[in-house]
Amino acid sequence: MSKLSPAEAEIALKEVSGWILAGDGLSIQKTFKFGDFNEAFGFMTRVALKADKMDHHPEWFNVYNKVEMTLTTHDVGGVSQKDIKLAAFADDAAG
Ligand SMILES: C[C@H](O)[C@H](O)[C@H]1CNC2=NC(N)=NC(=O)C2=N1
Repeated sequence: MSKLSPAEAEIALKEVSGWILAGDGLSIQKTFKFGDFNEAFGFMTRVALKADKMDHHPEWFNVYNKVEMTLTTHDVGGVSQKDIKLAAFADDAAG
């Protein structure tokens, strides 16, 4: 897995929906909004199971129906295709 430059990350982000590159270019971020906590936590559960299988875990923050998610790849010290792959899964899991 190689590190994507900010320019490469911006191109890769066209494959997903609503994700932005962090200001430092080292992670991608999205805020998901749901109808209620039950929906938000169901989403988090689906993503958690996938993340653990991928050995690629999100940094996230949940309040009620909102989930802020940050993805980065520690091994490369920035964004990799693994982040894009989990971001695409999260988009699908959000429905
Ligand atoms: C030691 C362990 O395999 C690593 O720290 C894994 C675990 N989860 C991870 N999660 C994320 N988001 N990025 C990683 O590079 C990563 N690496």
